[in-house]
Amino acid sequence: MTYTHEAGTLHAEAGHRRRPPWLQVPDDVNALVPILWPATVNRGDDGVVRIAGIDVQALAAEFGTPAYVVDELDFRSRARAFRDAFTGAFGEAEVFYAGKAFLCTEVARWVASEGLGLDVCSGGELATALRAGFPAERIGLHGNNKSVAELSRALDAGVGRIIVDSFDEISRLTTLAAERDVRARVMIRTTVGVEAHTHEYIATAHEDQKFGFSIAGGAAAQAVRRILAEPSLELIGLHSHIGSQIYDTSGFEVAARRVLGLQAEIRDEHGIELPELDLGGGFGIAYTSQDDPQPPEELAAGMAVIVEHECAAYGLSVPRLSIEPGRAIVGPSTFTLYEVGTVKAVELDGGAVRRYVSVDGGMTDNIRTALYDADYSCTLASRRSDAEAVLARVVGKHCESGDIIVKDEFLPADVGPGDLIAVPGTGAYCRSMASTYNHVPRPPVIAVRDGAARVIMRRETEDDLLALDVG
Ligand SMILES: Cc1ncc(COP(=O)(O)O)c(C=O)c1O
Ligand SMILES: N[C@@H](CCCC[NH3+])C(=O)O
Repeated sequence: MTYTHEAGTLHAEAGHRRRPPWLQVPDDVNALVPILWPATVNRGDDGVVRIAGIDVQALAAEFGTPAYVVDELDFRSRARAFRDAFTGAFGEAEVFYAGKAFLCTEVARWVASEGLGLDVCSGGELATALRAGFPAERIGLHGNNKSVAELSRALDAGVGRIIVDSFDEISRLTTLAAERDVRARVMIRTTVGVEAHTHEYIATAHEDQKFGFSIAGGAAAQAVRRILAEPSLELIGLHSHIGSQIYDTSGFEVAARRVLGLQAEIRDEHGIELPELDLGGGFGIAYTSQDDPQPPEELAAGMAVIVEHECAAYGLSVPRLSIEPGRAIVGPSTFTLYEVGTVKAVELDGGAVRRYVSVDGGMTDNIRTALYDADYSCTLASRRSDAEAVLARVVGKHCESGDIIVKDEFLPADVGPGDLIAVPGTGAYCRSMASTYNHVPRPPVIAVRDGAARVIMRRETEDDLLALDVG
């Protein structure tokens, strides 16, 4: 590499000016920003990052890299915090962990033992929950295109609620429930027409998208009529999910107002008040030092005020509330550990230099940067460094120039092959959205707790990949 220290300093200064406005030059490039990491993460006296008392060198030596490392007690305490905050604020409330964020049988058991329900949205997630022995009556099934097989399995297992999303599904479910001589407990997924302040691909309550029945267009009221007329369906409530990675409670306020407006119309037309109300998930987490998410107690207190106020305005009693957080429970509990393979100093216009730090994973284990332009942070985890902080981009090993994990971060200038990099906040929608592009096997999930580490989802192997190839 032709990057001299002297030139590096000059270039680094130019690089500082090329950083995105939110990215601060760190006073100490070794410091860990607490909001981004599980509480048990710290840098030991030897400079190595530890989680639950285990250093990342030991984790890499035993389990290899890349690997997702999840702090079990952190996950459990976030799950409990949501449960306690919402039962505290509403008296009675239910928290369904959204398994799409990350699910395996062990995590399903953590969720069950913390007293939460589970939101699944496919046959595969349902199968995982059932294999874990998750109580079926505490499972909710979502999906805009549930198959006959998925609905049948849900009915046979006795899931507690099916959130219906289309008129076709209502017909399908009516037939399947009648054939089994059961009464399916259903909620209606409504579209409330809210433009949530998040990336357009993860907003789900504006009118022009695939989910739900529109309240404004009258489809939701029509779905209520259809379901109430079917003896094999029991309508237990209305559901709204406005999107994901949302910090601003104003979207929930509008959603609650519109859904409860429908609840009032139902009372006026049919003489009933539906007993349950689900306001979905979507609570944002910190991915960088600039993010400042609300803690569950504040969210719960804010939502209680909103729901009580709207119910009072419509003269309704407060329904039993449920929510479906996924990201906010599992996201911050996990980091991904990578090993650096190559480093390039790339000269940009104006003489600035950006360090391209290539690691042994990439867009197959974290597609969020490429898909949503998401921001992440990272740290040199295997040692402390006294080198200056330089602007770096952490990239993967795949055949795409968009294969970026961390777009912009300050890393020590001496980061090089063999170093370990940890990227926090990767518990949600990373392993669950992982792919095998370029035939790169998917990383394992390692759970740590009280100084012990174990595999809860093993690393995929080349044999796993080739097992599907029957040619
Ligand atoms: C219906 C539903 N509920 C819950 C969630 C969980 O969202 P999050 O992980 O952002 O809390 C999602 C995903 O956006 C969803 O579609
Ligand atoms: N997968 C998305 C969120 C969508 C969640 C499901 N509706 C993310 O990574 O942020």
